[in-house]
Amino acid sequence: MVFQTVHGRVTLGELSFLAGSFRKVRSLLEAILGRFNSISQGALHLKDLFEFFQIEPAIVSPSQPRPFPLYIQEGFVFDNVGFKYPNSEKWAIRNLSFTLKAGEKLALVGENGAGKTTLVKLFGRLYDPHEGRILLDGYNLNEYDLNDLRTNIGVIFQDYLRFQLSAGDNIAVGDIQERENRPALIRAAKRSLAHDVIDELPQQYDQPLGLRFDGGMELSGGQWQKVALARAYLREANLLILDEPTSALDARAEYEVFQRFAELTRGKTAVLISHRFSTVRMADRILVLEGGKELEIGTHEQLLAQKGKYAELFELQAEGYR
Ligand SMILES: Nc1ncnc2c1ncn2[C@@H]1O[C@H](COP(=O)(O)OP(=O)(O)OP(=O)(O)O)[C@@H](O)[C@H]1O
Repeated sequence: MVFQTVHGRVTLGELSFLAGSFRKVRSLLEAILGRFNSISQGALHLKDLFEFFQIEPAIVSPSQPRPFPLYIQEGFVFDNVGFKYPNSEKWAIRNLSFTLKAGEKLALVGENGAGKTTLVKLFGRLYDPHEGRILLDGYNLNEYDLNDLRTNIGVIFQDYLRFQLSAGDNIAVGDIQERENRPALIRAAKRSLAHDVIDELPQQYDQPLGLRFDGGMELSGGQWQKVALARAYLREANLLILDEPTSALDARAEYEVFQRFAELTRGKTAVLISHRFSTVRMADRILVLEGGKELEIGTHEQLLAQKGKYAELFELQAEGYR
């Protein structure tokens, strides 16, 4: 579905991608989604939306975009990337250079404010870097069509959205073209372990979720999270990003979700952000950030042997479990 707007076109997938990172627009999005049909015929002010999202309207597609790779061949390269938020003097990311190879799973680790979520936003061009370049298969991200880029990235943010819609539509916002494709919704829900939750609901995939509407059913935090995770799976994305996706899950549920994640991302390129080392150590490599800069990068074993920040944080957490 494409919304015809006063300033251009925006897809619902794009909208949900943009909104995923900003908790405060949840109600706005619900309002938009609630008026789904009328908005698709009417007009939505993209400029207002950008203001809401604090997105720089300068981020646009090139007039002659490069075809987006069907499969990522080489991977992503961050080449001396620096970025400041528009309303801030402080560098959120600085002098950052690393590669994410095709098929690799990279975990981002760092204390609060280290720049992990900002990095994820740069992958999806919610912002462009002020210094350096980000390349995908050898070409700058800004040479690709913005919509192609974003639809090829499946992101689950930690402040995932709880739409007051049916269970099926809650998944379908991941890729609205699949809204009527029940088998695809079920497949995605099975991957994220949401299917068992939905199957227990009186109206299953047609069940309104949340308490705003009559007959709506509230889910637990962990159940909502499984539904949100199904959105990313629905998109069949080339790059999967999980930003602290298991924070509301208990240890057993987290283990199950990540076992699934490991299976389903086999051969796929993925980035995961977690404060839990039981999760982080499943990645092929780990990038440790501090103050927006790379502190360490390597495998779990390499970083432990290095006895640096990662080893220190790992020991601290292990201590907590003992
Ligand atoms: N919208 C914003 N406007 C201005 N500054 C921001 C914005 N979002 C994040 N920052 C700042 O950018 C820096 C990096 O933040 P970021 O959210 O990327 O950290 P993080 O590593 O994901 O932290 P956490 O573990 O708490 O999620 C921080 O100094 C933060 O205050």
